[in-house]
Amino acid sequence: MSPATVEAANVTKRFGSTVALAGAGIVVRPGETHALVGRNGAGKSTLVSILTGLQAPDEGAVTFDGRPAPPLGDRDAWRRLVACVYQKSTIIPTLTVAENLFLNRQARGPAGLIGWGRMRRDAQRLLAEWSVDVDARRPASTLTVEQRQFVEIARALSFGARFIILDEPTAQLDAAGIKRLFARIGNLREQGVTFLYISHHLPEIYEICDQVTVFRDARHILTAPVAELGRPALVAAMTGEDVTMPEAVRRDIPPDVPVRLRVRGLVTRTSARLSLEARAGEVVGIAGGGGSGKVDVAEAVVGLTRPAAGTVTVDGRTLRPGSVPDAIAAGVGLVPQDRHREGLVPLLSIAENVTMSVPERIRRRGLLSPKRRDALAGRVIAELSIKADGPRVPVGDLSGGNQQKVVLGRALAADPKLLVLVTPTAGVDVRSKQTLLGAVEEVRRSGTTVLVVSDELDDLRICDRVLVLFQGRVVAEMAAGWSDNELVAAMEGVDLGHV
Ligand SMILES: Nc1ncnc2c1ncn2[C@@H]1O[C@H](COP(=O)(O)OP(=O)(O)OP(=O)(O)O)[C@@H](O)[C@H]1O
Repeated sequence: MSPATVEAANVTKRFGSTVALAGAGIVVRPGETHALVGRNGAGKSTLVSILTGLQAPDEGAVTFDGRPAPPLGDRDAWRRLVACVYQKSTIIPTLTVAENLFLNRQARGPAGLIGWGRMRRDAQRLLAEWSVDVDARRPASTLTVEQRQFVEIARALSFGARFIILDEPTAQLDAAGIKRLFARIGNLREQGVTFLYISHHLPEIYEICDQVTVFRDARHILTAPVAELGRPALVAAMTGEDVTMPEAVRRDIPPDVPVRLRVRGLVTRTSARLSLEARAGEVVGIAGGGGSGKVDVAEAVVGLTRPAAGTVTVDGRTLRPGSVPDAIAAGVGLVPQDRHREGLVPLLSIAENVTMSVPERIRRRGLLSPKRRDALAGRVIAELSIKADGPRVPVGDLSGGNQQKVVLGRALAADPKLLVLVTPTAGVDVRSKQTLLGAVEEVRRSGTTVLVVSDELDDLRICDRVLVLFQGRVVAEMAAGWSDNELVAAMEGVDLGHV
């Protein structure tokens, strides 16, 4: 058998008292598309940082094609072997695509000057070679997520790497974008590229991967051909238990329950006029794919953007358009789409992040009480099963999915009257999804109105009804009990009634 494209054996990695990897390993063979799955905090990202030479293991070894990995400092050697396309872009937005592709390896003319024209032509040729249809002169900031990923893949290939790690690549893509990404992965596989594919979306793994490795609690649990491992067995390997997702709800909100949220004639950058009312304890979904305008609606409701027209009223109080402080004062909580930008302060502790918006709750005789703060955060950690050594751990040290739980914990700490959740379970594992959605059910019971803005069916299943947006317009309103096909078709702009 030819040597493995990459092999990590008996790898241990500790961060202080946290053991992120405990004698774990993986073998990826040439030409495979190999899935790596596990719960939040299982050690996947830590393994990626070791496989890409960003960190050294405390114990264990990595080999590529049977040869020892290069020293950490030799970045060029690593680039020739492996690249990871992360959810967060590694492209520099202020530079052009060409500059991003040839950064630090520009062709220089006789006087040592950078040959801009040649660089652009080389970049265009490289993009064409890998069928990436992007103008190399474009500023990178104008790329869509999909184009950015393709440019990053092309860059990796141009360094010679034939092993590419994709970290939750579909998280920010709509259905059509996912289809194109999968087609591209298929093409590249035929050209001999090997992939390690990290995702919490298990159906994707069944669609495009041939092997799967499961990590749990820092350890390797199993590696098997995808075709031989059914979904229940896969979930059981990830969680150590059986997990079933919540069934679609069906409940009647009594007519005497007061209306808590009124949105009247809202017009955002992308949406046509939208009005809705939701009662206390009601969970309303706003569904739609990329470009549907659903996130714009959420942002306008919580004051992150100023709508072109319309009003938002919470418990009879009309919110000042475009004012987050006013929305917070009115009792609006938000789990934003981009937790890196609008969510968390990574250097501060879990406790500081969770209590940021409720300073009055952690004061004693006018002074901040660390004890109260830690107690409040401790409750959030327990309720949302956040995997951490305690409330004082910096949020930046948590795994991605656990950071997402902190964002929800912070929104809940303020006992909101209206909770707006934007793709709340992105990057969250199956079991944690259940915990998060269960926490939403709890606040709903206490009378909070919830808006779930998402294209994830599991998120939308907890809603009493779902408004579906397509290209800025509400194209359907579905009562609980919808079928997956109906909802997906509506999000894609297909009217099943006329097919
Ligand atoms: N720089 C760090 N400092 C301290 N602890 C860390 C650091 N990086 C990771 N950890 C810890 O190591 C463990 C494994 O984290 P890792 O990010 O590898 O998980 P993951 O499987 O990628 O999770 P997710 O699915 O949530 O992204 C977690 O307990 C995490 O808190």
